[in-house]
Amino acid sequence: MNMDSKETKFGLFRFLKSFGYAAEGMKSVWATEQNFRIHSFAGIVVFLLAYMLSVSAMEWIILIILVFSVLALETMNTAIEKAVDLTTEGYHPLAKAAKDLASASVLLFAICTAIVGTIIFLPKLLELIP
Ligand SMILES: Nc1ncnc2c1ncn2[C@@H]1O[C@H](COP(=O)(O)OP(=O)(O)OP(=O)(O)O)[C@@H](O)[C@H]1O
Repeated sequence: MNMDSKETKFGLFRFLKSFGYAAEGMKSVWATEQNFRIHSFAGIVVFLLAYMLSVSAMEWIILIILVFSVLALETMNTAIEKAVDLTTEGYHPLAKAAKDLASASVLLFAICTAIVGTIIFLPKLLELIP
């Protein structure tokens, strides 16, 4: 019985291997992408603020989904950049379009996060003003 058939039989094996590759990807995006680190710290600030302002369970759920979605999109953006670099030599208008579009998707979601964050936090912050 070779490794492959073993893996087919025991899905857990394959699952753990995929998990390892995903962990490698997370290490790589953390090490190489400044934007990912900035967004991670911004996420920690958001969670601290949510704790200090005692947001509701539903608001916690929304904030957690938003923060992790920004990080996931940032990671996907990096994957697209790498794939484009792998297949392109020198300047190419389609390479530019692919990278610009991937960046735009992160920006769009970051704007959505900022708007929702403002809706959740602003009234609570204004209440603190005497
Ligand atoms: N091969 C290419 N052909 C044409 N334009 C490109 C090419 N590579 C990058 N660009 C342009 O340069 C911009 C920056 O691309 P780059 O790969 O340097 O990403 P980056 O600025 O390093 O992003 P990050 O900081 O998130 O890693 C792209 O959005 C695109 O407009």
